[in-house]
Amino acid sequence: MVSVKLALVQLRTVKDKTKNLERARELVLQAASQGAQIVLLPETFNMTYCIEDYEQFAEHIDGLGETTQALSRMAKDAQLYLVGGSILERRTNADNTTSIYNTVTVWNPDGQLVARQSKMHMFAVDYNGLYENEGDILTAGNGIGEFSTPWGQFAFAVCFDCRFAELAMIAARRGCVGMLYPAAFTKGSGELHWELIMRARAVDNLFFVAGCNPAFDVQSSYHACGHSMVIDPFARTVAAAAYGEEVVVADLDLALIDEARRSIPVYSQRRFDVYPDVAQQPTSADGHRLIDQEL
Ligand SMILES: O=C(O)CCC(=O)C(=O)O
Repeated sequence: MVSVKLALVQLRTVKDKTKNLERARELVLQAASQGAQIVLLPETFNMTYCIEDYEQFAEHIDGLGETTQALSRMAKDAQLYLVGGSILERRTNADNTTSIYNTVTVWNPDGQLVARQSKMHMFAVDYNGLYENEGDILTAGNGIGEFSTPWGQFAFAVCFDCRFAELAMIAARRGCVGMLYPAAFTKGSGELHWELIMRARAVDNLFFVAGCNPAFDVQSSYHACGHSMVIDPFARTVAAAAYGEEVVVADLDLALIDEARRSIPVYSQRRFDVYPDVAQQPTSADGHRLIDQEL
């Protein structure tokens, strides 16, 4: 049996970057002591998700900023693959202006950056008293992230991206064993859709899906929904957190992917003679292929 231990660190984030980095480090090391080989942190894990704070928390990744240095050390000290949640990344453009992206970085056990990709779909919401549009401040990425491990290829995308079924389907058809989502899903829309989406992406593709949110904190200006979870290829919940700060560790039995695809063979019955295969080298208007990596 090929299996890998995945941990989700459902961090209780605060408005202090240094405190978030210290706490994340403690919990990543705790996950390692529980046998984790891959760890997933939440979206914007070094701050409390809040559009007004994006400018202040943004940092450069090239040349390593405070957060990426800390992530590199965490991965190395814990000796595991670290999907370092996302951070607000400031990039300098050719004309010397800067843009901000919501970017995931992935680190190997040597502390090297092995993948990096920015959120593709800008969260725009007007629901349950929450109104915001990330597109007012952020620039969107143009691809799905992927990284290799000794246990298989994993793909990743950020929070709202999980609503777009195409990304997970492309990843699955490219041979990934699972899709990982650093997220900061809102409590309101999370109660409606979080679990449904995580399980839907798994059942669509008969592979593993995991999503990691910050803890719900009643004192925070932003109410994240907690309930980070790992779903298996049969769409069963392997492990799930409650609302509070928690480290969830799950064993991914990778043989379940073939078993699910044999048992319920939608994967091989697709009618690409009738409708198109979304994984066939999709190309955006500017000629960028979805599978191109930022790193
Ligand atoms: O899709 C949703 O309902 C929540 C998404 C979200 O919170 C985000 O993208 O940060």
